This record gives sequence, structure tokens and C-alpha cells, in this order.
Amino acid sequence: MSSFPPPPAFKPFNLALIQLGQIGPDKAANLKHARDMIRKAANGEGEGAQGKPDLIVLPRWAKDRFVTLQECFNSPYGHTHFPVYAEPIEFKSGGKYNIEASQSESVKMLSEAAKSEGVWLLGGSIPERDPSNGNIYNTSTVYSPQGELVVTHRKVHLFDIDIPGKITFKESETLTGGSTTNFFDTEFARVGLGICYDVRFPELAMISARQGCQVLIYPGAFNTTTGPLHWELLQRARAIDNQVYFSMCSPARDLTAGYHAWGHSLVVDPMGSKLVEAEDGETILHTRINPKTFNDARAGIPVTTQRRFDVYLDVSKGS
Ligand SMILES: NC(=O)CC(=O)C(=O)O
Repeated sequence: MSSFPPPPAFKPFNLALIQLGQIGPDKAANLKHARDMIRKAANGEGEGAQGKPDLIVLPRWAKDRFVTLQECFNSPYGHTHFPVYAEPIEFKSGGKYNIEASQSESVKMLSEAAKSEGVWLLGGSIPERDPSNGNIYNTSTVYSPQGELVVTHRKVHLFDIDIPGKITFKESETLTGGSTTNFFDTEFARVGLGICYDVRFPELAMISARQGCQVLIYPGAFNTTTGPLHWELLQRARAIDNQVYFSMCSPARDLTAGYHAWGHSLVVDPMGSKLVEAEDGETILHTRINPKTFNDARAGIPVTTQRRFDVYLDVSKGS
């Protein structure tokens, strides 16, 4: 069993996903647009709002914020750009992230937004440069309603694929993969984190579920090749095999960009039913997360207590 403290009692909460469009090479304009959209989401603008959201999620930023870079992951050109946009995230002093000392304009904006709007905020992901080793990571940051940076998650599995004639992508040309699983506790749930390609590795979601997460949220940016095939299927699979709420928040599609995001931000319940889904344009989605579905799923189909760890002791060894 998990050695982590028990999760908070799971309570109903309002979740908002921001599927951002209008993302280009001007970082300041992107930050301003994201800030405006956070304000709108916090004020209940968008589809399906049932009051002020408790948790707002932004899409995975890195790919679409640096649209020109998307074209360039397959060429040396991109390698010069990604490091230019990367920001350091100041690490902890006295057990806490020090926002005041942060040199990241994205971190400062997101912290201010969470505090001003009084919401939990999962700030998509940004390229992060670690000053201690120069590595660049694709990193999510999460803020409390007090504006504290409570946890970061570095994308563990890098998106290196090659589907001839369709899409070739190699994040590992410039990025380093993270090496930790991460979650955060709110007053309403324990929320597990991953980023995009991480969803293809069921082990990560299963570990989060065994750490007590009732909700898993992965900022993402699938594309028009893999999106129609796998975006929904993977999320419904991760939701069902762990009996958790599962959500991925995408950027809107921009056909003038080098990388054509799939869009279709989605929230799935623990029975695998879709609660809310976007089209491919810019939008804000709201939904209500209800522990009853979680409890009913686990009571009715009790796989969480039927696992045979005596049979599959260590999947890495093929046992
Ligand atoms: N962009 C990703 O990280 C993943 C993706 O698009 C896919 O798995 O497909």
C-alpha cells in the first residue's frame, strides 16, 4: 500500500479547463491572453459553468506557445529557440517555492492570477531551464488560491515519435525527462499530475491512483494524427483502469502554426463516461466533479480491492 498520508476527503468541486488559442511567438502577448482567460474562467464564462470554479487548468503551453518551435523540433532551427524561451523556476527555500525571488514571468503571472481570482490553478506547462545543470524540462506548476506554488511536475516521458508521412517529433533533442511522480492536495481532492505523452504509460497513472489521487489531470497537446486515434481512448482507459476522474486540457487548433493541436479538451468520470468535451477552437469548459460517481464505481466494480499483486509483483521484471 501507499506510504503517503491519506488523501483529503473527496468533496464535490467545480473544474474549469481553458483551451487557449491565439498563441504565437510573442511571450508577453501570450501571458496577457492567458491571464485574461483565467479571469474569464474564474468569473464563470464559458461552457457549462455552475458557479465559480475551484480549480482551473491551462493547456500544455510549451508546444503552442512556441509555435515556431513546433516546426523546428525536427530541425536545428528549433534547438536554438527552445532554450531562448525557457525560464528558471526558483526552487524551494525554507520548504517553500520563493515566488518573490522567481525570475520566471510565467510563474509570477500564474501566482498572481491564482491569488487574485482565489482559485487553484494548474498552469499548463512551460519550458523550464534548471540553472543547476542547464537542462530544459517541460514543466507544470500548480498554485493555491493564496498564490503559493505548491508543486511542479516535469514531463516524464518525452514525445519522440516517427509516423512516416504524418508526424515526426523528437522532444529529446532539447528536453530532458523528469524523474518523479507528483500530486497535490486541495481541500476537496488529491490531484495527480502528468503531461501529454505521459498518458500513454499506464504505470504513471496507476501509481498516482495508488498514492490516493481521486483525480488525474494532464495538460496535453495531441495532434491531428494521433488525436483522433488515441486522445479520448487513452483518457477513458486511464479513468476506467484506475477508477478516477481523468482530464486532459489541450490548446486550441491553429492551422497557421507548425504544430496542429487536436483540441478536444476532455473530462472523463471513473466509469469512463465523458462529462464535457471541447471542439477544436478556443473555449473555456466547466464541469462539476462529483465523488458519488467515484464511490459508486469502486463499490460496484471493486477492482481497486481485487488486484493480485501476488501474481504481478513487479511489472518491470515481467513477473
Ligand atoms: N504531444 C505529446 O506529448 C503526445 C502526443 O501528441 C501523442 O502521444 O500522440
